[in-house]
Amino acid sequence: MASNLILALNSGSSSLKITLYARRDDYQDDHGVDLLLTASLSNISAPPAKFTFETHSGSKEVNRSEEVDSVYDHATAFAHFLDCLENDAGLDKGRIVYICHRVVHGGDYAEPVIIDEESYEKIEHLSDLAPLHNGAALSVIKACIEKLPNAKSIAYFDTIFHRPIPVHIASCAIDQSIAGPKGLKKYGFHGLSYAFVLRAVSKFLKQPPENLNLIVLHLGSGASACAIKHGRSLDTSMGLTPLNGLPGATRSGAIDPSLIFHYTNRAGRITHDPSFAAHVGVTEAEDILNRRSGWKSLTGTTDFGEISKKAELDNPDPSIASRNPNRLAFDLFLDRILNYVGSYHLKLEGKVDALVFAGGIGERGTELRQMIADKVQCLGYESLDKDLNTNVAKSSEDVVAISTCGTQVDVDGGGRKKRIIVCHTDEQYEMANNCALNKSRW
Ligand SMILES: Nc1ncnc2c1ncn2[C@@H]1O[C@H](COP(=O)(O)OP(=O)(O)O)[C@@H](O)[C@H]1O
Ligand SMILES: CC(=O)OP(=O)(O)O
Ligand SMILES: [Mg+2]
Repeated sequence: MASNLILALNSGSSSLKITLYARRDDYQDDHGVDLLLTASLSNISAPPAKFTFETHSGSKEVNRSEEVDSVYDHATAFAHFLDCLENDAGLDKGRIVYICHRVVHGGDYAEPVIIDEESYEKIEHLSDLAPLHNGAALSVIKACIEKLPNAKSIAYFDTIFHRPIPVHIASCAIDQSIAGPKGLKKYGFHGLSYAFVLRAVSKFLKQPPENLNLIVLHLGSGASACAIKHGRSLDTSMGLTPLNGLPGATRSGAIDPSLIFHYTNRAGRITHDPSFAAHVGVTEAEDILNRRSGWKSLTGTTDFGEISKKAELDNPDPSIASRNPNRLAFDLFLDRILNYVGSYHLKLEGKVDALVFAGGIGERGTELRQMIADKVQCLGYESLDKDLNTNVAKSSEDVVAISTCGTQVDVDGGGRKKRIIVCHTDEQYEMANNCALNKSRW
C-alpha cells in the first residue's frame, strides 16, 4: 500500500476534528486529495467526551458514535482516535506521511511551517495569545511526534490569511513604541476557513478571487466576520487574540476594556490551572472572558441551535429579551453581527458580491440567517428564498446560494443585487489539499 496519507487535525477549544485523506497521483482542478475518513471528539473539557468515527473509502467500513470516559484532554483524545484507526478501521498508521495541524495563532509566520524544535518553541511562545487553542494544538503535535515518528507535522496558521490587512486597520491607538516590539496589533483568525470559503465561492460564481468582494461570517464556537476586497482580507473582527469581536460559546467578544476591572478585582495571573492545556499562562480576567462568558454564561448552554429554539423568536414584545435569556443571547448576537456587516459594507463601498455564512451556526442557524437577511435588505441584498434557507444543511454542495439572484457577479459594482450564500467550510480540507498540491513536499 502506498505511503500517501495526509492526516489533518483541527484542535478547537473543547474539540478535536480529524480527517484522513489520500493524496491523488493525478489530480485535476486543484483538488489533490480523496477523503478516507472523518472523526471528532467533542466535549473534551466537560467529560464524558463524545467520539464519532466514520470511514468513507479505502478501509474497513466503520461508523461509530459514542461517549468515552478515557478522554479528558486533547492528547488522550488523539490517542483514542489512533486506537480506533488501527484496531477498528485496520489502517496502517505508517502510511501517514504528513500531519497538518490547525494552529490558530501564527504570530508573524507568513507560510505554514514544518514542526521542529524552533517552530515548536515559537508556537509555544504564542500560546498566551490564543489560550483556548495553541496549547491544545501543541499537546496534539507532541503526541504525534511520539506516536507517529515517521510522519512530518506541519503547522497551518489561521493568521496567514489576514496578513494583507492594511496597517492602519491592524494597528491600535496606543503607544507604537510599545505596540511594535510586543506585536500588539490585529492578527485575525479563522483564516483557513476564509481561504476555503473564498476559493469555493470563487468557483461557484465562476470569477477569479481577485474579482471578488465578500463579507464572510464564520459563526461557530468562536465567531468572526471578515471583509474581503479583491480576494484579500481587508478587515476582520478578531484581533490580537480570538477574544475580540463577536461573542462565542464561552467568549464575551468585544467589551469596554475597563469592564473587566469592575467585574473582578482578581485580574492577576493564574499561577497554575490544570484544566488549561500545558504551557498556557493566563490571567483571571482572560479566563473569565474566554471560558466563563458567551452563550454558556447567558443561557447555560453553548449550543446555539438550542438557544435559537428557546428564544421565542415569533414573540414581537420588545421586552422579551429581559425575561428570556435565550432571546437575549440571540438578539445580542444579531446586533453584534450587524455592527460588522454594516461597517464592512461601507468599507467595501457597497461593492459586495455576496454575504457568506459559514461555521456550525452559519451553516445550520436558519433563523439567524433569516433575520440577518431581513436586516440587510436596505443595503440592496436579494431576499432569502425560504425553502433554500431551510434546506441548505441537507445539501452536499460546498456552496449554496440561498437568495434568488443566480451566480452572476457585479464586477463593476453597477448595482446588481447582492446575493446571500452558505458555504460548508472545511479547515481540514484546506490544510490537506494545500499540502497535497505543494509539489516540493512530495
Ligand atoms: N441547528 C443549529 N442552529 C444553530 N447553531 C447550531 C445548530 N447546530 C449546531 N450549532 C452550533 O454550531 C456550533 C459548532 O460550530 P463549529 O463551527 O463546528 O464549531 P467549532 O468552532 O467548535 O469548530 C455549536 O456550538 C452550536 O452552537
Ligand atoms: C479562532 C477560533 O475562535 O476558532 P474556533 O472557532 O474553532 O474556536
Ligand atoms: Mg472551528
